[in-house]
Amino acid sequence: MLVIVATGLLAAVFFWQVSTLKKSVVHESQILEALLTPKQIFSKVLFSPLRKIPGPFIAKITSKWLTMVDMAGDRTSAIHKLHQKYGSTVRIGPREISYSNAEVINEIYSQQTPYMKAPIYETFSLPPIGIFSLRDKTEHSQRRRLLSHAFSQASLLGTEPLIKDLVGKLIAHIERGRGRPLDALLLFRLVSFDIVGELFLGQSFGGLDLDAPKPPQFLKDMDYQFILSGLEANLPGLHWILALLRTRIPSVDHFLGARHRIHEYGEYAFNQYIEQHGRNSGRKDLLTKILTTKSNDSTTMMMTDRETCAEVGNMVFAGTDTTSTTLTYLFYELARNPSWQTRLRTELARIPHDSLDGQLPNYTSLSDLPILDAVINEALRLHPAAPASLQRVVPPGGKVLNGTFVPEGTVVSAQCYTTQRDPVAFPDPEMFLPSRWMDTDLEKKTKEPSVTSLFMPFSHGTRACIGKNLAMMELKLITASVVRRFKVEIAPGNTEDSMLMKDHFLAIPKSGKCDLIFRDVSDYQL
Ligand code: HEM
Repeated sequence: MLVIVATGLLAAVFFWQVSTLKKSVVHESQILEALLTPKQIFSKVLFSPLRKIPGPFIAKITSKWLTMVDMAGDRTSAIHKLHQKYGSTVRIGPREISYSNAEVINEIYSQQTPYMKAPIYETFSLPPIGIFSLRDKTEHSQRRRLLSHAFSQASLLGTEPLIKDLVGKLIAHIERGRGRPLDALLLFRLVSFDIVGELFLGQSFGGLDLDAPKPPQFLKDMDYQFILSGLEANLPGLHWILALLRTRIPSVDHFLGARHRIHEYGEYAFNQYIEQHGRNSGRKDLLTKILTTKSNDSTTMMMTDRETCAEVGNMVFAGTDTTSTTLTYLFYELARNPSWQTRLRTELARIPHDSLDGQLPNYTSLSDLPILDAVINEALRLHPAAPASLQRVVPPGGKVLNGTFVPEGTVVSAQCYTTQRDPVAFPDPEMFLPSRWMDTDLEKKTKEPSVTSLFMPFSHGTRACIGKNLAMMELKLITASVVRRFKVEIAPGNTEDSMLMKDHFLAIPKSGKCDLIFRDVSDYQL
């Protein structure tokens, strides 16, 4: 009997290990690490070419500590603290280094960079892999060419009526709930989600159509999907056990089914779109732009429908929580800084009446408003929605970075949460100070190369955010429309602590909500 139980236990451990090794992200290095003896660990610390780079001892021998910190949602803040302690170069894993100075940022994230995205990006999506996860330089630049047309300023201007329609629904919601606490994070998630749905699938998800808004299933599935990817990459054994329990426990089955439901919905919505509008309807949304983009050179293959579906899914993911987190923290800071709210409202009151569409300003009227720009920049600086390390791999032959030779294959990165808190480039870095983007002296300073490099909420170079223009359009239209119409204040229970950031690549307040109270602005102030 004992033998049977022992054999069973050994088999379970064996399968656990096999599944860990098979699906692990940093394949070989993790297998080696798991098998290292104390002597080998000792020599790894003493003889590694990275041995002189400062960092916590545990980071020099295992990447698992960072995995655990990451799973707890604390990767970015933990690395930030290490930079505060050790300076601009920190060893955060046996073969991983984080940097925070402009020179290295310019080297890693340049237009001509030979540093490719790290293997972990491949765990973010299922095949066919979309633009965000493509690591091969040629494949990526071909795909980027096919998609970038949809994000041009001219193409985006055509979508303004669709976006404004949804901003109008957001305003109506706030209107109905004014004077009492509203969860701004939920409202901004719903509006950002509906906007990408409208632009990339031809229909909004309808989250703002309900009287009492609640997240649609797709949005919940997106949350599950983030947790699922983390489990698969970092704790494959646990994922394997959940898969075994799937048929017995309906809630586990529902959780694990998220990816399938997202995929199914994407395909269904895409096919319905084609059935309803065809491939060249002239509709002013971005899916039509993508479908009608022609390749200008013979080497670039057009996307198949499956690839287009995958890209649409990418856009829905990449364009929802990034924009909504930025808006949430922006309004949180305006609520905490009423004088900036008043200054912004006064600036917006100068928009001429013929530039208004009902109560909503036209996008072109928002192009030259220094306070609006400064408030948005400062929210992106202090609370970047993608605050985490953007991991890249050192190219063949290795490189010298900050005076130390770094061998090929080492994972290197910078995180904008830290670079945007550089106390020399951004004095009083923890304070919300939009004036740093406005005052004449500072304006000169913000043109300094180091500031331009260190401010990287959308990253830099070839892999910078393709949706930046769309994001800026949404941020401007929503901020201007809401601030013109409502005063905003912090609701009871919303504290500095509840708004502390957790991140799983994208940031979110640790309480998972942000209660704010919106009150009417009387007409004479507009
Ligand atoms: C405030 C809003 C946004 C922020 C802060 C943001 C930030 C970023 C950052 C930092 C990256 C680089 C990621 C990396 O290297 O790992 C990125 C890439 C990307 N973003 Fe955004 N993003 C925002 C909105 C959007 C929107 C609205 C879309 C599209 C609907 C979008 C689509 C993408 C895509 C497809 C990529 C991958 C580009 C490539 O690899 O060529 N983003 N974004």
